[in-house]
Amino acid sequence: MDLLLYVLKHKKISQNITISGSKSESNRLLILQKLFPEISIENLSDSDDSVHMQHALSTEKELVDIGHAGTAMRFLTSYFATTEGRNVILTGSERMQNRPIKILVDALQDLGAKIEYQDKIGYPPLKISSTKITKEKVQIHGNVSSQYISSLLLVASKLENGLTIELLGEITSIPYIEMTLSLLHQLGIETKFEGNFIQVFPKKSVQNQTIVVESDWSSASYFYSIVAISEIGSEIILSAYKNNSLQGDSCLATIYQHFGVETVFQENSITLKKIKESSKELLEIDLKNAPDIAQTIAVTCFAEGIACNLTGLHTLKIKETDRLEALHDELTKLGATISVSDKSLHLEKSAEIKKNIQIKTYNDHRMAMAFAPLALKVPIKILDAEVVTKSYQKFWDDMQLIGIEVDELV
Ligand SMILES: O=C(O)C1=C[C@@H](OP(=O)(O)O)[C@@H](O)[C@H](O)C1
Ligand SMILES: C=C(OP(=O)(O)O)C(=O)O
Repeated sequence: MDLLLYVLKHKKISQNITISGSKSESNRLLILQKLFPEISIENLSDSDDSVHMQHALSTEKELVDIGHAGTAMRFLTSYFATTEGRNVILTGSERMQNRPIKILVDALQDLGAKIEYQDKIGYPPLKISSTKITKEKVQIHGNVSSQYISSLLLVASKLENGLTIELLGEITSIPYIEMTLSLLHQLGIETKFEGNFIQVFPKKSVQNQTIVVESDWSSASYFYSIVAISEIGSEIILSAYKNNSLQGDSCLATIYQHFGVETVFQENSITLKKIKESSKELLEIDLKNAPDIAQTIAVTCFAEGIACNLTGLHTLKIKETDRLEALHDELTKLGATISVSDKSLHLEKSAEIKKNIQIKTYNDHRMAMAFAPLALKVPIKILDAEVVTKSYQKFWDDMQLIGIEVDELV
């Protein structure tokens, strides 16, 4: 499905939007709920990634296919490897079969897990034979993906002796590790994070409890971008959000001050308000703690004619697509002057945005969603726009609520 996006009349935006639960929190809680059935979950994410996770945890079939869902692939590897009673072949989309998993598989094998590569060494599909793990210490490198570490942490308390993880080298996406530890803590599972060591103590059961998932902050980023690009006075109310989020992407509230966007926290929602023009100063940010909002920020800068230096982007090359190359190619088509390395992006100030450009999305939901706000400036075409459902089912409906016309191209 290819879409043409445009606006009929420029006007101030004033809209309420409800966003589904965080896919990161949801996919952690789904694993934890399987291990501890005492848990109930509210405001679960309706994303494809969470649907894949639910299917994988409920199917009896040997072949488990999790599509494009990175968290499902990584979290289920530890789950199936350490849970007695089930052997599976865990696989995913073609892209997933090219997203590395060796660091996690090595760590699990060191613990005694039985995992074999079915095709390329270091990549899915994996043949996992469940086994009882009795070792209690493991080392793992932290610079490629924090999901490997979260994966071990999620199953750790169900291992006979718990688990001590020694983190090697630099650690990337740390807020996601902290999110995992906070959820364990909420359940009453004891953990200790000191220096490079994380210890999780064994736990057989937890108290009956309901956990309410906060809505997804990465999804909120597209509304930050829309408000940033809109007329002064525009505002969008997003629910259900709170101060003290577990999600690292809540740093958006600070970052978007650069674009004149103020965030007001209410009881169960946030109001994003365009209160002044964007600063024209160079925006320099290290995004190693919040990689998923890099595309949104790059596009907002381009739309506002602001130069930016984004660093800490070394994980972007192994996400749904090589996001650095994809940003480079698509922003260049729109008229941007942009250069990328394997861990950073530099965008020059731009004066003009080309109209009616076709944006390729490379099977990456965030390419479609990050570029959509540009429709407030010029008509733009988004190819294979259905990719958004990986994290955001009703994204295009919500764009229409904001006042963006969404026409299907035939
Ligand atoms: O643990 C998680 O829920 C996630 C961790 C991050 O991945 P990396 O740790 O691979 O950067 C992030 O990009 C991804 O969307 C979700
Ligand atoms: C990178 C992402 O997801 P995952 O790694 O879980 O596929 C994302 O949603 O931007």
